[in-house]
Amino acid sequence: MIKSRAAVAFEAKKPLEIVEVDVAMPKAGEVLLRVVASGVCHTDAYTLSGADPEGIFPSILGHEGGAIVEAVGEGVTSVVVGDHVIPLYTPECRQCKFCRSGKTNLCQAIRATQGKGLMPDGTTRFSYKGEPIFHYMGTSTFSEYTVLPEISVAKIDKQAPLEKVCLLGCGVTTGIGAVLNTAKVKPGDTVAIFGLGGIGLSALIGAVKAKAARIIAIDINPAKFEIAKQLGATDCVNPKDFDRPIQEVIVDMTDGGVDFSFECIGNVQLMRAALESCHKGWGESVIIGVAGAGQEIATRPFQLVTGRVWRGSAFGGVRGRTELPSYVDMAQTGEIPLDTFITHTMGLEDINKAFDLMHEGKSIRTVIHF
Ligand SMILES: NC(=O)C1=CN([C@@H]2O[C@H](COP(=O)(O)OP(=O)(O)OC[C@H]3O[C@@H](n4cnc5c(N)ncnc54)[C@H](O)[C@@H]3O)[C@@H](O)[C@H]2O)C=CC1
Ligand SMILES: N[C@@H](CCC(=O)N[C@@H](CSC=O)C(=O)NCC(=O)O)C(=O)O
Ligand SMILES: [Zn+2]
Ligand SMILES: [Zn+2]
Repeated sequence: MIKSRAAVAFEAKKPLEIVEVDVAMPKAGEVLLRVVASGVCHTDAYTLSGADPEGIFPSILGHEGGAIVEAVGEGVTSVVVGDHVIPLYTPECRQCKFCRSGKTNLCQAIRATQGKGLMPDGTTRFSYKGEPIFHYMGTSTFSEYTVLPEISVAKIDKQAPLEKVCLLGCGVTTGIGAVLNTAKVKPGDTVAIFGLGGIGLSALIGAVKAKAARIIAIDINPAKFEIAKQLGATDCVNPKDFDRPIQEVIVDMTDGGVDFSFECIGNVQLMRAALESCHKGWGESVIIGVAGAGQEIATRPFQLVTGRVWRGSAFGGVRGRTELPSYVDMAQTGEIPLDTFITHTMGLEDINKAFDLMHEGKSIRTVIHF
């Protein structure tokens, strides 16, 4: 057992509390990580809000980390002490039906226990005053020390700065991957991106990489437009500037609709708007945003009958252990400009401010330094 400073979510809708928790040593097939830095993603706020049907409390949130292997459990072969890794909320066992299918990144080897806040053996490695604390998304990166299954870490180049490449643990990879892997945007395509947070701006980078001809960036916070233009948006649209549905505006702007749209907010009305912004006959809309418990999407089936496609993307369709090292390389060469995303850095003691900044629309990503 070791002591670890952690931000604990004791209850939904309450600020995180910084306390010293106990962390048990890794069991067989597990690794103990020292988290160097962690981004704060909207999904952490979503779970803390109580809207996540899988939200369990008390738990240690955080899933966008950069870490160093401190100890390995029995039988661990793919990493050694001292390796630099990115924790994966989407593991890659390379053995389950999903991994072997070659059709998805959604490894299911440990999904059931992960969704219950537990390690694969059904127990937790965290406790506080003798009471169990649950894991979150299998990563719990808001703790200086955390324990993960070996299949849930991507080994990366030791030269890469962990306080930057941590963003590849979720937001940046999700946005880029959704465009390149899920949608497979091609040169000359038109793209509309709904929501310009960490995910939407990363989708924008993906669209630029794919050589999209027109990239329409949509947000109700015009403060996001400057960075969107800097990253390559050709048009910035604020739905509040129009007195008609945003999908009508986008369809008119693009001679019938875009080839691809991406919903990066988690709002079911905008998921509909994103689909209905697509071109008849071939337009495809990708849902990335996570909607709260009980929320459902709707559209006229005629939208699909007439050729539009609705799909979703988790972690950008990226197989973490295999593909994340190449994302790290792209960040190292500057092809993925991580600095642009890091609007704030702070210590763990200030983590609640990171949530405030996100809710106020003042940050793209805050990175917590341990
Ligand atoms: N599918 C996946 O694998 C992942 C999904 N997510 C989800 O993606 C979504 C976005 O995450 P972040 O970028 O971190 O959030 P964020 O809070 O940084 O950005 C959201 C953006 O949406 C904008 N927005 C809010 N309401 C709007 C409206 N009505 N019209 C237009 N724009 C609006 C905000 O101004 C903000 O710029 C969240 O739902 C998150 O849970 C995040 C990571 C991975
Ligand atoms: N727990 C939620 C679902 C949350 C969700 O959709 N998570 C995304 C990643 S969001 C990262 O910031 C994801 O990858 N989902 C795949 C999965 O297997 O969870 C709920 O129950 O609604
Ligand atoms: Zn995330
Ligand atoms: Zn698997």
